[in-house]
Amino acid sequence: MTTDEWGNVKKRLLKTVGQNNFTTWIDPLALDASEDGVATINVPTTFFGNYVSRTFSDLILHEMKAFDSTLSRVNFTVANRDRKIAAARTAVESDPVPRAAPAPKPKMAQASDYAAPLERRFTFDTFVVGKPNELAHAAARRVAEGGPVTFNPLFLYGGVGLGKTHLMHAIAQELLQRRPDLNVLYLSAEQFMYRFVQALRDRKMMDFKQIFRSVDILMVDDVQFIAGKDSTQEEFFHTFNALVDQNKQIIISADRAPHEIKDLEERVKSRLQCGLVVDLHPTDYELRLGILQNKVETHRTSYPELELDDGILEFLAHRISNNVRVLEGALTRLFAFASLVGRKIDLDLTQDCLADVLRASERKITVEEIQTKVSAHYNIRISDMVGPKRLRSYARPRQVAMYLCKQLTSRSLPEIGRRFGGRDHTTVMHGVKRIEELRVSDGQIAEDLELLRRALEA
Ligand SMILES: Nc1ncnc2c1ncn2[C@@H]1O[C@H](COP(=O)(O)OP(=O)(O)OP(=O)(O)O)[C@@H](O)[C@H]1O
Repeated sequence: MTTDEWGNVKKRLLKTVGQNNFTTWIDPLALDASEDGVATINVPTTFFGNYVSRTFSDLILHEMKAFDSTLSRVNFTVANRDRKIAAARTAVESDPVPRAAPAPKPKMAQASDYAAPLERRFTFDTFVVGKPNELAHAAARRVAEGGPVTFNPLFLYGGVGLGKTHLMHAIAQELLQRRPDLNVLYLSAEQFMYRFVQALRDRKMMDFKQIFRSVDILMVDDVQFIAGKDSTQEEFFHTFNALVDQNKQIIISADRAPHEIKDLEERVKSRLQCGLVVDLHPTDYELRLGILQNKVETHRTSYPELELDDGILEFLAHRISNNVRVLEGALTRLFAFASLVGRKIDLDLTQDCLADVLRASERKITVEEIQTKVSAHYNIRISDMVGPKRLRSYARPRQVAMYLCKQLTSRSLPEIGRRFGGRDHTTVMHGVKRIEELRVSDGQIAEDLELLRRALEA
């Protein structure tokens, strides 16, 4: 069969399989030979060949027979580039004509040229593990051990600032520490697209493909970025398949699960789901507190003179429910601010300094909700809690409720006082202080507070 005839076969196939299938599966096929009734067609990867053979081989054979009725079979083989390159080199070497010294070769791009830098502080040591991220962390650890590939790809997803990039960098750094010879390529999906477009523009697609297909570990961050970008998705798909074929580990992150990424082709979604998909859940109070305790150590070394009141980290962990990035930013700002004004870090300074952050992440728990929950918990009437009675059985729940209002809402002390029967702000302040002390010394109060907080935040 001639090249022209093969071109015509492809044209006919385009009509039958449609443009999308054609671009993905038929166009990359190259006729290698057709002899003795067998047509040999080159495919880019084994996975690709298997798929085309399963799905399109009858159709391809049928169309080819229209030009060569002797054909009875089609074989798909992965093109052996190395063999061809070797053959070309031998031809040059045996060339008897003396040649001028070869021009210096243009520098070939390497995987390391494409890799994004790794953040040194994003390691497993600095990653705080809690219930919301323990599975993702365990999976990341397993991959970082570099043993046989058990799940491919590892797909990590979760909301903004929950530690996906941190885990990816930790995996890469751990792998490189264990096996410095490994060719680890970490980059964002945006950089992947940029490199791809650049390769197309500079007609360097062969280099591009060769680089991506030669890595040992490919890590692509924020893959949702390629949604809706058809040619990038297509190239990503082929890169992905080629690496899976070679049993090379792939690690992907995104802001949502594969099936929830809009404008991502079905075939890409399904490939992304075929390994292990794990999510990083939104942080809970304990994890936030753990992260803050961890980070505070670094700040303490930078500002050894600063005093930090008890309860501040708990306050921040309660009140800032956003992503960890916001939490970290708040702590950094707090230490810098306290150092500038030369004050210790107490609740007042914290509320002053972080007013905007606290407002933005307010959980909209109302004073009324707190009063209702607290009075139900202590089995008293709301009217008694906000009324004038000073009996301990009313006064203590009242102080607990005031404390929770201070912790969980952005109401000021005078506002809280007004909601508690028009009490003065100094009374509220006294109540809040008393509960802060009891929280440390009285196990029952600590337990009550924890139960109430959970009920209010649920
Ligand atoms: N469990 C954790 N322990 C310690 N630090 C964490 C943890 N989770 C997140 N962080 C920190 O929070 C910040 C944001 O994390 P990261 O950049 O990994 O988030 P992301 O999930 O990739 O977010 P995005 O969706 O914006 O890309 C980083 O400084 C990271 O170190």
